[in-house]
Amino acid sequence: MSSNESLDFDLVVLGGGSGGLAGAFRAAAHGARVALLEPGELGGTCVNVGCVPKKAMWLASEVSAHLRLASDLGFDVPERPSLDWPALVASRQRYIHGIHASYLRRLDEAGVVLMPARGRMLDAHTVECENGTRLQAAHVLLATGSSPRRPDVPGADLAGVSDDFFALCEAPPRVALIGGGYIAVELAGVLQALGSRVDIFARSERLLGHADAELAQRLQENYRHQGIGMHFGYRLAAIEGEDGALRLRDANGCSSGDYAQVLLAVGRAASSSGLGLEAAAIEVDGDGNIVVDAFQRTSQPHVLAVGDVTGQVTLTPVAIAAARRAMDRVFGGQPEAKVDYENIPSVVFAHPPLASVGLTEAQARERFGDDVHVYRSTFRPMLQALADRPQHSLFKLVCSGAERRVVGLHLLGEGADEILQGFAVALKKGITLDDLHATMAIHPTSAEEVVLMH
Ligand SMILES: Cc1cc2nc3c(=O)[nH]c(=O)nc-3n(C[C@H](O)[C@H](O)[C@H](O)COP(=O)(O)OP(=O)(O)OC[C@H]3O[C@@H](n4cnc5c(N)ncnc54)[C@H](O)[C@@H]3O)c2cc1C
Ligand SMILES: NC(=O)c1ccc[n+]([C@@H]2O[C@H](COP(=O)([O-])OP(=O)(O)OC[C@H]3O[C@@H](n4cnc5c(N)ncnc54)[C@H](O)[C@@H]3O)[C@@H](O)[C@H]2O)c1
Repeated sequence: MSSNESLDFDLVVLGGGSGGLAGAFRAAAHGARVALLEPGELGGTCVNVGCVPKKAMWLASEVSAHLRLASDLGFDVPERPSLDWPALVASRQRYIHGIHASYLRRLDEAGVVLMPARGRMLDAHTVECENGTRLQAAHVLLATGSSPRRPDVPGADLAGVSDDFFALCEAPPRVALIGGGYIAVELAGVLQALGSRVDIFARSERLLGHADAELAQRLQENYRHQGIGMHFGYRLAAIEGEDGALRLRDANGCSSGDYAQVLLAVGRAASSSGLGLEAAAIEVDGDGNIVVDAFQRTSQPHVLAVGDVTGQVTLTPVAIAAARRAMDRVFGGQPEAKVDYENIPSVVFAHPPLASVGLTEAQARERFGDDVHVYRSTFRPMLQALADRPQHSLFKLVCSGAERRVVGLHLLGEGADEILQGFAVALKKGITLDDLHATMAIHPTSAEEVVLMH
C-alpha cells in the first residue's frame, strides 16, 4: 500500500488486543468494512504478556506444589525436582504462537484488513498509519490498552515490570516485588513456587485492596507459610546497586538486602498519548484515561473506546464484552446494547486462587448498613488433609435483607478459579440463601461448601 493512498472504512480499529480484535470480528460479522491497526503481536497484553503466559506459569507452579503433595502421599518424587525453565517457556510460547495463527486466519476469513502499524488520529474521521497511509473512517474504535507504571523514584529503571518477568530464563534467586495488587500477588506466588525467594513491598497495609479483607488476610497467612516475605506500609524512595544485586531504600533511609531482580507492579497507565486525541477533540481524564459514556462513546460519539485505555474495569472479558456490545449497537441494529459493569467476577491467580463476585463484606455494610448477613466456611480440602498440609480454604457468602439475597461471594482455595463462574451467573440472577440451600450438594467437593453455608 503506497504512503499517499487514502482508504475508506466503516470502522478503523486501533489496537489488536482483547478489545480491538473482538470489536473488529463483531463489526465484520455485521457486514462492516473494517481495518485493524496493530504494530505488535496480535492479542495484545493478554495473549503476549498478560493472562495467557501468566496462567501458563501459574499452572506450572501449581504442578510444582502438587509434586510436593505427591511426595507427602507416598509417591517417589525427588526432594527438589528440577525445572527446565526454557522448556516450559518453549511450551508456553508454542501455545501463544497457536493463538496468533488462529487470529490471523480468522481476520482473513472475516475480511478484516490488518495493518501492522501504529495509528494516530489526524482529525475525528481520519487515521494515519506510521507509513503515512491515511484511512477515512465512519467510526473509530480506540483499544490501545495500557502499560506498566514506574514510580517516580531514583533508580526506577533498574527494576523490571511484568513484561520482564515473561522474559526470564530461570528463577532469580531473590526477587523483590513492589506493589500489593493483582500482579504483585500473582508473580510472587509463581516465583516462590518455582524456586525464587520472594519479598513483597506494598504501600498499602494489606494485599489486594479490592478483595474482601478476611480472604486477603488468609491469603497472606498462606503466603507467609510458603516463605514469601511481606512488608506493608512500605514507602519506596530509591532503587540502588547494579544488575543482579539491587537494593531498595525506603523513605526512612533504610536499605534492604540484595535482590537479583526487582519487579514493579504498581498499576498500569492508559496508552492514550500519541493517538492524536487532541487533534480529534477526544477528552481524556487527569490520569490519561479516555472518557467514555455507558455506550463506550467518547466525546466524539462516532469514536468509541474500550478496555484498559478507558481505565474502566481492566480485565480481558470486560474489554471484549464492551467492544462486542458497542459494535452490536453501531452496526448490528441493537440501540441499547451496552455492558453491565455490576457484579463482574474476577480471579487472582494466587496460591491458592482467590475468586470473587459482587460486594465485599465492607462494601455491603456500607451500602446496606446492619442488614447484612455473612456466612463463612473454613475447611481443609481433602487433598491438603490427606497430605497433612495446613493450607485451608475460606469461602464467604455476603447476603442482604430479610430474604438473604446473595450480594457477594468470595472464595479462597483450591479450585476457586473454576468454581466461581457458575455461581456468578446465579448471583447475577438475584438468588437467595434459600436457593443455595435448595440445591443439592455435590459430594465430596470444595464447591459443595457454597450451598451448605449456614
Ligand atoms: C501480567 C498481567 C496479567 C493479567 N492477567 C489477567 C487475567 O488473568 N485475566 C484478565 O481478565 N485480565 C488480565 N490482565 C489484564 C488484561 O490483560 C487487560 O485488561 C487486557 O489485555 C486489556 O485489553 P485491551 O484490548 O484494552 O488492551 P491490550 O490487550 O493491551 O491491547 C492493546 C493493543 O493496542 C496496541 N496499540 C497501542 N498503541 C497503538 C496505536 N497507536 N495504534 C495501533 N495499535 C496500538 C498495542 O500494541 C496492543 O497490542 C492481565 C494484565 C497483566 C499485565
Ligand atoms: N487475574 C487477573 O484478572 C489480573 C491479573 C493481573 C492484572 N490484572 C489487571 O491489571 C491491573 C494492573 O495490575 P497491577 O497489579 O499492576 O495493579 P493494581 O491496581 O491491582 O495494584 C497496584 C498496587 O500497587 C500499589 N502501589 C501503587 N503505587 C505504589 C508505589 N509507589 N509503591 C508501592 N506500591 C504502590 C497499590 O497500592 C496497589 O496495591 C489490575 O488492576 C487488573 O485489573 C488482572
